[in-house]
Amino acid sequence: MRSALRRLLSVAEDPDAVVAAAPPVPLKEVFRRFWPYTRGGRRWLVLIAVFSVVGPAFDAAEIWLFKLVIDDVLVPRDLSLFLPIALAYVGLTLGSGILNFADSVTSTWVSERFLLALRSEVFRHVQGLSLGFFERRRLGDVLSRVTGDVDAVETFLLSGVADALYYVMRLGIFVGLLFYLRWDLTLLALVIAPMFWFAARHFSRLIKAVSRERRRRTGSISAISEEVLGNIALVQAYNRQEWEHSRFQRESLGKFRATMASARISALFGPLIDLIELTGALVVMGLGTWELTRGQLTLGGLMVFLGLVSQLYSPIRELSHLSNTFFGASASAERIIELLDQRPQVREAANAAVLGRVRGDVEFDGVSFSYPETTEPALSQLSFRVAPGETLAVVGASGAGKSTAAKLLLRFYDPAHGSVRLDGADLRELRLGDLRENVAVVLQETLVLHGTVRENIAYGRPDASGAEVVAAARAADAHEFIKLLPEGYDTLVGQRGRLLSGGQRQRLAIARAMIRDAPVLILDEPTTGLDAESGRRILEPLRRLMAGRTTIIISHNLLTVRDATQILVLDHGRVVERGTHDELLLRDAAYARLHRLHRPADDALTLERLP
Ligand SMILES: Nc1ncnc2c1ncn2[C@@H]1O[C@H](COP(=O)(O)OP(=O)(O)OP(=O)(O)O)[C@@H](O)[C@H]1O
Repeated sequence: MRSALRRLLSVAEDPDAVVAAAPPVPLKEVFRRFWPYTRGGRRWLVLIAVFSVVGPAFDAAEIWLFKLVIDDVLVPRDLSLFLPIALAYVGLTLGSGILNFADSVTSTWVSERFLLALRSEVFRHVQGLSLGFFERRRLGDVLSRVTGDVDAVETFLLSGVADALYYVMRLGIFVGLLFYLRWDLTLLALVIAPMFWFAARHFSRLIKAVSRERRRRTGSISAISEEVLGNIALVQAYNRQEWEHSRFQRESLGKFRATMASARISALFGPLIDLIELTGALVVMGLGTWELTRGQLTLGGLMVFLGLVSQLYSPIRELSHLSNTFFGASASAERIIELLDQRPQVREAANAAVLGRVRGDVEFDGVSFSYPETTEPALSQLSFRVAPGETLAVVGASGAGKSTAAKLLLRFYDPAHGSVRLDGADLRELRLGDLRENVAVVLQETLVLHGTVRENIAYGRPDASGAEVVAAARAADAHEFIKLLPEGYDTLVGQRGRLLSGGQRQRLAIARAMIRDAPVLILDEPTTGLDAESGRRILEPLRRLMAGRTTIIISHNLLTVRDATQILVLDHGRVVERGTHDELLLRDAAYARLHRLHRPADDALTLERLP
């Protein structure tokens, strides 16, 4: 019986969950963490507290009027007091209407201000996390926390607290009145209060467990949707729709089960509370009727007493329900806290130096680095120096560590040993914003945002004028194709720029880097994925972009690297060769082998062959 009940009121956790549950956090800690976000709305909380006192006072007055109606109008059959009582009723109803209006507007304002502050803080925090966080987490789950879970925290903190305050006030006022009326009957009525408490405690625990599972499933659903819809071409091309659908269905079913368990808990809780309440009311009614027959209580007195007792139980009952709401919402709060507790791996030093425009002297000094949770180092003892305006080419097989070097230069990660310097200053001593202001990137995976062509280019420098955008596009050889787009610079490029070709996206990225006009440039496989013709077309704009800047060009197929002042050949994170193109060919080792391997493509695309 017990185990069947337990099964009915709980939900099994899935060990292969897409998204793991956040670590549990005690309720007190949840309050402590979120209370600061109520700043700015706290004065209004005082007002809400005042409403919480006045509201029950109105209710109590209404019940008192009811006693007057029975004892002074109905029983003596005397109409003389009817008019004043009726007017008092109208006055009370109007008063409580105004109060409700003010209360509802104020509470919504305070709640929404809180949400505004919390959501914006969570977004700012997540945005500031290091690349490593995003490389390891499911984006969809993070999105569901920033949107859905944040709302639930509001329930927890403000609406919940305001309601709790209201019920406690009601409770206080009614207990006071009842004691004033009949202290002995009141004590009797209160005997059952601990039963409410025990029931609430037990059920809150159950609710918390299923809510946690529900929120986790919501995160998983969001994660799968994001992954599948974001890679829809892959899913459709490989006919994985059924498989993805079953994955989605499994998580949805998990959420369904958790929601049903939560509904069963609530559905059982309601009648149980009713039963407890009825027990109390019957005991009081029995004793009251006995007193009535002995003439120690008037009929009006008994009616008022019973009315007040039901008013007394309603806040107790609501408080028990609220405890379920609290515990349910705390599951969301835990997910937000886990997000807020993530610390960026790369942090700006408190006394970080301000950096103006640098000359562009880049140095790696004995840099070693391993990605978190990996054993093999991605870079070992990497050292090189590029003087301002020079070009360093980094070549090597796939996985050799080339892109990792670029990530360290952008300070997406910090080296475990050694240091990366810009104009002689260790990157860890500089302000992050200043560092990235000085570096422009064109990456392997062209990053294009949903927006117009103009917005995408100006992303490199938001204050750029229209003429500057066009000039950058011309220099990137993009102006011609942009002009032919349906709405020219105002054409929307679609999600991730999918309405453009690979070469066009790349030229847009070059224009963006061009407009940024940074002294240091990182080109990570800028011609990858392009055919020979498109590859050739972007070489000239690339060359214009590189002119006068310190450039680090990464390539594993040796494209565009011959002009480099220095070439590094990486293998398993180590430098195995360094020198100029001619020196390395003469040595006839790793670079020469790579060169022979890529010669056909290389011949078609080399910078040297451009007019
Ligand atoms: N975020 C990451 N977490 C863990 N390991 C990573 C991560 N990114 C890269 N690696 C590993 O680090 C090593 C170096 O990767 P890197 O991307 O720097 O290679 P690469 O030379 O740029 O390769 P490619 O030419 O294919 O782009 C590889 O073994 C790779 O598996």
